[in-house]
Amino acid sequence: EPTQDKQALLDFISRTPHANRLQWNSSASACSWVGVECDANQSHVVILRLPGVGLMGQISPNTLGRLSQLRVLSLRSNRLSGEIPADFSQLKLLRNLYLQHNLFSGEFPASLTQLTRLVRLDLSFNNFTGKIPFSVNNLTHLSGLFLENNGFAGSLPSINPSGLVDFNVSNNNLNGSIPETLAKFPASSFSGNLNLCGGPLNACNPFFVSPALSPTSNVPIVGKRSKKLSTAAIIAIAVGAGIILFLLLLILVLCLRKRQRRPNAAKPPKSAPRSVVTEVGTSSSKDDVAGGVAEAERNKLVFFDGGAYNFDLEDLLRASAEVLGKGSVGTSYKAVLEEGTTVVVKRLKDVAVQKKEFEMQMELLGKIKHENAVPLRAFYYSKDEKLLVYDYMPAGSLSALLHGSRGSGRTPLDWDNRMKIALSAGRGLAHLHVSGKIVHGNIKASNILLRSDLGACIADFGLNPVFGGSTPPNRVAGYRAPEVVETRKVTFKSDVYSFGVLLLELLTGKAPNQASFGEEGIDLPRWVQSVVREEWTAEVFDVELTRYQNIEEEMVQLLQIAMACVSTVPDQRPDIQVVVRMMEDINRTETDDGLRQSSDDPSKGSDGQTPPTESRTPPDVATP
Ligand SMILES: Nc1ncnc2c1ncn2[C@@H]1O[C@H](COP(=O)(O)OP(=O)(O)OP(=O)(O)O)[C@@H](O)[C@H]1O
Repeated sequence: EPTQDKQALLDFISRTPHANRLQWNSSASACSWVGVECDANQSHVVILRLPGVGLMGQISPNTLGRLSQLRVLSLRSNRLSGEIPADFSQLKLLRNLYLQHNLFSGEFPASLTQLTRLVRLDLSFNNFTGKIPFSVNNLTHLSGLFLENNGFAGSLPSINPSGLVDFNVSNNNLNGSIPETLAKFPASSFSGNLNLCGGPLNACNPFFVSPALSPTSNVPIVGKRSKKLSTAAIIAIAVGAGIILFLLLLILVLCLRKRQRRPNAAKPPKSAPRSVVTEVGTSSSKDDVAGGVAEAERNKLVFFDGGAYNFDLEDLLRASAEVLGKGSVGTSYKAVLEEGTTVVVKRLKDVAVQKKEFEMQMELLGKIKHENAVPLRAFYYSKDEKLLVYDYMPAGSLSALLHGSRGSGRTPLDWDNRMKIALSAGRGLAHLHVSGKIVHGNIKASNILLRSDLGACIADFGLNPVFGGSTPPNRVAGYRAPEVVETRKVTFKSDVYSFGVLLLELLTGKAPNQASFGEEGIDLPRWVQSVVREEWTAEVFDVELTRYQNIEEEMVQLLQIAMACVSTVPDQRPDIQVVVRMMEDINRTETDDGLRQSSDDPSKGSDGQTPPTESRTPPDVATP
């Protein structure tokens, strides 16, 4: 008799209205109940199937989540509503979960992305909303994912479990391009959405078509020409092509003759002498400049040496794209090129410098190569368009991770990961300051982008000089050092101030003042100063951190470092290298106690007898 599981089932059924036909007799063994199957020893419930038994209302927390050995759970075709309880994350052995045809709502249940043994997950025909999270990729054994007929919105993440054979997201509110990883599924898997494109559906439109970007300005960049050419035009083109061919041959012959006469001039220099950049897509090399390359030819996408990409401006213009967001200096797009590469294109507005100066600054930025900095891969400058091309970071920003959909059953960002983000972002900034001699100028949570292991990269650095050296006016107010408000000039020390605010954000879970956008937020340094030290633990620290043990001392130490960074007087702020060293010192005491390792083993504490003790890192941290 599975005593503990029986109690969990009784708790569930007593709190969930249901049809009369489901008569579970509490004096009989739970293994004999309708819909219940136990393991061979009759000590645990392994299958629970309750389809169409008139279950109504919410699933109470701490009921089904206690069935620790459950392999199959079917609650399909009932009238269950509300959110999936967060403690479903404890059903570590669950393989099949059928929740279709109910009235469940809320965002994609974060608890389910921790059930790494799931093979089939069916959430179809419910009222789920919000984005489909990238962390679905945690479910590496998934063979069937059914999300159709819900209200999921936003773009589809690159879902890529290798064994996925059934996939359906039809009839949602999704938009944007279908990722390469999902393009193998039929059109019916995607039909009935707001604005999905690419893959088996219609090709996506290019994200911008700017005549200024077209080398031959009157020809549309994408699209078929519908009119047929007249015979006269064809003859004219043929004659023209013949003349051009003849001239090219003539030039070739002349060049060959010249080379034969001057053997020493035969070898071109190995790399372009005046630039670290190489142009992709130009037929003429930079050394031809003296020969007078037309302006249109020079306006090419400029790549930095050592980059992994090989596409040209036209490939970029043909890419399908979705808007990631509108920032203070322009709009960022996620662009998926036809060959599958995904990049981020930042389209700058109000650039205040001429081409030469712009290029010089880009060359400086292109040299920044560090594991904690998002590399600038290429840029484009013309009179009307200024574009920057960066690597796409699929795990999103710290801002989204920290503030996105709080309280709706998501996995909070735990302490160890907050420390990891603080440290890695600090290292990125220190590299920028020390090796690059570059001021970031815009440190904030949406410019801290994450890798899937939650290592952080600083993004969007060093752009102030192209806006005339002063801070663009609509930057988020809460990160700005007091002196920058007056002078509008950013410095290494003002970066340290902003970094201090970022640390306070990690510690408090609160977003700094967004003033200029009219959104809520607070002046974090002033608010922390207003709380007396004795009250820090109760008042200042994020409530989501109170569930972890043995971290208070570390939080206090990080808070002290943050407060040093946000000193009003710039000279009193430590250099970023010093800040990093101080943070590393906190970390050292932390790893010594060995707590981190103990909590990552899902086999521990999941026997259903006792709930696993809450440690510094909850088991199986979900990737955002
Ligand atoms: N390389 C990238 N990979 C993934 N997401 C990115 C990338 N760059 C930017 N983003 C995200 O796109 C959104 C818009 O970014 P953008 O840099 O245009 O504006 P911002 O960060 O909000 O403001 P600002 O222009 O002041 O930096 C942000 O949510 C940001 O986190």
